[in-house]
Amino acid sequence: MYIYRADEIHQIDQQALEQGFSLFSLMEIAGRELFHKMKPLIKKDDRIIILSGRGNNGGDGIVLSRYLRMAGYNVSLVFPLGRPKTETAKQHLDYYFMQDEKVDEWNPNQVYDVIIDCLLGIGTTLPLRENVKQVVSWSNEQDALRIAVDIPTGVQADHGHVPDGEAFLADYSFSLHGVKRSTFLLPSGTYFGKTESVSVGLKQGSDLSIISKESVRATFPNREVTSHKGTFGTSLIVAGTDHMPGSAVLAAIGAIRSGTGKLVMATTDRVASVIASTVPEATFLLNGLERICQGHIPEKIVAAGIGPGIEASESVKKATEVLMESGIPLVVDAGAIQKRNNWKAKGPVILTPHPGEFSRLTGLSIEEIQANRIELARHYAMHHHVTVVLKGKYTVIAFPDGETYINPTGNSGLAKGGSGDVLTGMIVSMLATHDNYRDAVKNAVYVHGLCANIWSEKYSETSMVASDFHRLLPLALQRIERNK
Ligand SMILES: NC(=O)C1=CN([C@@H]2O[C@H](COP(=O)(O)OP(=O)(O)OC[C@H]3O[C@@H](n4cnc5c(N)ncnc54)[C@H](O)[C@@H]3O)[C@@H](O)[C@H]2O)[C@@H](O)CC1
Ligand SMILES: Nc1ncnc2c1ncn2[C@@H]1O[C@H](COP(=O)(O)OP(=O)(O)O)[C@@H](O)[C@H]1O
Ligand SMILES: [K+]
Repeated sequence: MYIYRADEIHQIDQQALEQGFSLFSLMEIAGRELFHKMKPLIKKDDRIIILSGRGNNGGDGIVLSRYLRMAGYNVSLVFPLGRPKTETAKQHLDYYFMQDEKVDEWNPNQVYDVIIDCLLGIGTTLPLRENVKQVVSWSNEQDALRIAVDIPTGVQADHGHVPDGEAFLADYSFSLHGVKRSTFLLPSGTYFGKTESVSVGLKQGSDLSIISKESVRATFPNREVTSHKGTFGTSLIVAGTDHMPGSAVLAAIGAIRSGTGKLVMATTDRVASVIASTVPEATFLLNGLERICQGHIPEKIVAAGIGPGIEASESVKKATEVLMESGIPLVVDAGAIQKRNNWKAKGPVILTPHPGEFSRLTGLSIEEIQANRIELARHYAMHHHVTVVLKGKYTVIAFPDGETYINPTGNSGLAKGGSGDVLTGMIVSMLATHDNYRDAVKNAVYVHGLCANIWSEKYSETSMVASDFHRLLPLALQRIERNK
């Protein structure tokens, strides 16, 4: 599924227009498709209000109102900001009247069961004007089902900023042609409710898309019957200090359960003995960090990771450089994510910052990052020729050429210390088993979130812990591999 910017939608509309598809027809399709999407959510005797603005978002509301009224729904169409001013919306209002349909006066004292927001769409510039703010806050105070058309009024299409928190708080949003970036940014994303896209019959395509289960299935490596441990490569993870052994254990769990043939943990004596009790399959490079700094990389390593459970230091920086020089695909996490001018490496480098770490890398505030995480991750990836996995709800994966993905899986069960360590292990392991490093990164992030989704089918998200991945990974991977 593709994700769009406002300018892409305008271009698509313009192209359709040039090819003979009038905006009147597009709006007609939008209104009719919205009607079909909304039918399961509303009842004939619900008191429904459609709040229509003066632009084309308001025009969608006019068409929607006609379809609902023709089907016998109890709908009031109102224009609290004044009558439409765009040509297409005006044409649709004329047509609406020709069908003997009526509009109502805006009366905030009336009570409704369903409020449909067609006030502003992708033409929004913020902040909202006072008259719009009043209608939005009226809507949010009502005890009614709230449905937004295209985007909730008060958010923009491309940025996550919501000044003073004044935006229509939707239970459902129906986005025309495709979802917009702000659905996945913060705080805007918290105003959309359940979001679906509504086709208006135009061709899809964009440089940003959501990872799909089908794409993960299609790119997941086959396990041939003749395979042996060498087939699936040896992974190396530099992790853990005596006071943070758990992170190394969790990274080892993530790696060993995700397919790698063999796992070498570069760590301290003490951490090695802790790992050995939970992941007896691991082998060890003792005094790991120091040994790697001295250039000692074990043989046959096909993928590496560094960072879980170690703090930023000169030796971590040095070890990271040694690994970058080796040409082995490298995941850089936690303590190894340090600001540097140059991430030049011989093989792919994958940085996995959470917003706090990305803030340290870029000098931007966490708020700024969350409101614009897609573009910022993409910019960093392109500028530094690295892959950025910017973690959190809707993890962003940006590749050095600008190709960018949003991960749809995961939930608050992952908001626990240690789940990022598991992810690092998983990415390294999948780098070892996949031919294409991009597929490895996308698939690991998707499956990591899928584990949390599977957990929440039976248990509370509150109760999930990172060590649960030990038994969740087998279930998640079965769902991916089942149809192979
Ligand atoms: N391909 C598509 O996706 C289609 C989209 N359509 C609809 O067209 C919409 C875009 O239409 P428009 O470009 O007319 O944009 P809007 O309907 O968002 O209206 C923008 C107008 O609202 C006013 N406005 C903007 N910010 C404001 C603020 N902060 N306070 C008060 N008023 C403000 C301005 O006068 C601006 O011209 C989409 O969101 C969608 O609903 C459909 O009609 C047709 C097909
Ligand atoms: N609310 C959430 N929804 C989806 N994924 C989440 C959520 N909170 C955290 N995650 C995921 O959990 C992991 C946490 O990683 P990180 O912050 O590095 O934790 P740690 O360093 O403690 O292991 C990331 O993969 C992140 O995307
Ligand atoms: K809207």
